[in-house]
This record gives sequence, structure tokens and C-alpha cells, in this order.
Amino acid sequence: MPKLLLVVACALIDTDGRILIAQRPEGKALAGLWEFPGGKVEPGERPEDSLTRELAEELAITVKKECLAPLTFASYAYDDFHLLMPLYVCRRWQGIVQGREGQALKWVRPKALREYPMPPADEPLIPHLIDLL
Ligand SMILES: Nc1nc2c([nH]c(=O)n2[C@@H]2O[C@H](COP(=O)(O)OP(=O)(O)OP(=O)(O)O)[C@@H](O)[C@H]2O)c(=O)[nH]1
Repeated sequence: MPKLLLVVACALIDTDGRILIAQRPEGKALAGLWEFPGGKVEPGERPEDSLTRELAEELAITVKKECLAPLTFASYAYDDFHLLMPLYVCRRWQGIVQGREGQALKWVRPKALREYPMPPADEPLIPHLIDLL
């Protein structure tokens, strides 16, 4: 059984019902693909704390834990690890979203998500977002 990797991700939703996606920068695994902001849960961290930390680091926003609602999760066998990725939704945050790590950002309607190449783990998440919005 390959290593289980726990990654938390978030669909930020704006007042027009659009979802934020970020493009993975060059040099990283899966570079160029569009993903939901988030990252690995570090040892000793609660998942919601990892997510608020990643959102601050990547996007310069402050998110309260009460504003994170669980939506669904991805479970996907990559070659070298098995990804388990809870997806939260968030409609309320403090600050202005900016890409702090040089990543491109886009606000996209749920039905348009398929136009952006995403990691294979993410594809099954799209119908859940379409249903939600
Ligand atoms: N944040 C995020 N990660 C995703 C998504 N889909 C998906 O397969 N992943 C995978 O989950 C892992 C997330 O790791 P990460 O973003 O924290 O880490 P990273 O590869 O940037 O590495 P590093 O933080 O050690 O530099 C990566 O292997 C990434 O490919 C997604 O929608 N959002």
C-alpha cells in the first residue's frame, strides 16, 4: 500500500458564484495544472488549521474556521502515493485574494471548470461544485 497523503483544499466562492482556481507553478509536480488552493497537512496540525495557514501563505487572506464548510473529498491513487483530499467551501474571508507565490489565479463558473486542465484527482469534484452552485 503506497503512502497515504492528506492534503486539504478549498473552493473559495465569490458573490457571483465563481470558484477560485490556481495554476501550479513551473518546477512543481503537475506544473501548469489548475487546482484548488490548499496543501499538505503537516504532522501535529489539524486539517482546518493547515487550510487556513495555506490560504494565508498562498493567497494573503484570513479565513475563520467557522467559515469552512466540508463539501466532499477526493481519493486518488497517484503512482507514488494515495491522495486523500477533503474539499471545503468558503464564501467569507478577510483581505483581498492575491497570488503570493507567483501562481496565476482565475475565478471560474463551476460549469467552466472543465475547460481548465486539473489534476486527475480533482475531476470527480467538479459535479459536486456544479450541484452546489
Ligand atoms: N492544493 C492542491 N493539491 C492538489 C490538488 N489536487 C491534487 O491532486 N493535489 C495534489 O496534492 C499535493 C498537494 O501538495 P502541495 O501543493 O502542498 O505540495 P507541493 O507539491 O506544492 O509541495 P511542497 O509544498 O512540498 O512544495 C500535490 O501532490 C498535488 O498534486 C488540488 O486541487 N489542490
